[in-house]
Amino acid sequence: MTRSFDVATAPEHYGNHQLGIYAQGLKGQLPELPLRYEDMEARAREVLPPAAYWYVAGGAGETSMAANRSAFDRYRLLPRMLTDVSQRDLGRTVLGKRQVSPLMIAPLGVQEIIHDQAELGVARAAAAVDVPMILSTVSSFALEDVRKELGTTSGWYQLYWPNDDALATSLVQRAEKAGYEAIVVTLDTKMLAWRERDLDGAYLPFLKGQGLANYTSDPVFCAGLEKPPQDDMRAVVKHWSDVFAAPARTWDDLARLRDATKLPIVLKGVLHPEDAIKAREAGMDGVIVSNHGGRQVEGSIAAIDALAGVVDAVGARMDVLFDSGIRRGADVLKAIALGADAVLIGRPFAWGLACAGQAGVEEVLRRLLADIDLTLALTGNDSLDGLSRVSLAP
Ligand SMILES: Cc1cc2nc3c(=O)[nH]c(=O)nc-3n(C[C@H](O)[C@H](O)[C@H](O)COP(=O)(O)O)c2cc1C
Ligand SMILES: CCCCC(=O)C(=O)O
Repeated sequence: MTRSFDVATAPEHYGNHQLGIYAQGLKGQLPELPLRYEDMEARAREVLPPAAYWYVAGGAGETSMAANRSAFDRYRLLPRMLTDVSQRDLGRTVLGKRQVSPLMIAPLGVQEIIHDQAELGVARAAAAVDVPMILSTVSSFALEDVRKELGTTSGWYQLYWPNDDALATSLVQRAEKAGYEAIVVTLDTKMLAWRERDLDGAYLPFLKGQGLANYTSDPVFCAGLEKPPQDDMRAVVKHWSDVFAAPARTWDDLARLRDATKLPIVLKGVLHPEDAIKAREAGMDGVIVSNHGGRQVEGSIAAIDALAGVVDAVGARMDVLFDSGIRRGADVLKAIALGADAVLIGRPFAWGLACAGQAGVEEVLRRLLADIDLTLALTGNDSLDGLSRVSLAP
């Protein structure tokens, strides 16, 4: 007797996406997008202008970016057999709210260089799969417009903390009013790193006025201009580069930001356990262990190698999230086993966006969820909450 996969009657699990792909194969249809991360990146490289491709793919030098990946290989999962994995739950509780999975969309600036749909397409994909999205300050669409596309799916707003407190307060309060549920303050970008790939092409999209929608839609920012933003883009770029960052800021400044919003605040770019403790002492609600995808400090520790130290320092008292180098389901399981509450993905969804807009991002998310689900089951676990360092080889 021959049997074909009947996806409709299979139990509801993210892993069923795999059956869907095989079922299409029986009808002679192959996946439109390459399956492997590396092949998807290669496809994106074919469709993007070289400067845009390198803006996304590049790092600050490239050893930390490579280390983000190779360090994952040193952590190995230790599967257990003959446990009941017929019902599985990928849910995680982050900032007190249950999410359907540990995945979140990392803040990636200036997505118009990747696809015309940019953050609007990403938000629609996030909503379709119910994966929370973190929107960058340097986005190509204004934060209010992106929030609408998310519908009931959670959105967080990432703040590049400007040197003008009134502008910082305005951005944060706009985010709060628009329905974002948390503020992510990125600490590791007080200035842009020495990025060889971008310097090679003398390419920085912000200087052409790209990625500045949150500024040109902001009353405090616009009050610093002589003319309306659309009438003098050079003045917009000049004002933006004057206010974008504040190299003088220290931990003491967080108190003012804390007072500016009722939303939880999460600090992104923490690698040292003592910085995580300082975050906690400053009344922050969480940290994201990240080296910015290897784009800021060339030679820095691989992000996954920094995770356990931060979890041990503050994990019992605040949420610890992780990004930099997540490519496959196993990477997600390893980060969770080391103590992460949730994980962010950056470049993987960017390549999906480059190849096929919203549909590409959606497909990347569904595939990653399937991979997480299947890997979880095959390691003998029915819930991500059951993972711990015991799930890793000693
Ligand atoms: C093209 C690009 C733009 C980025 N823009 C931002 C940004 O605006 N704000 C921010 O906090 N992080 C930004 N990041 C860093 C990501 O949020 C995230 O930390 C990183 O991409 C994770 O590593 P991964 O790409 O290996 O998944 C950017 C990363 C890339 C690749
Ligand atoms: C000036 C903001 C840079 C955006 C960013 O964070 C990145 O390209 O990594």
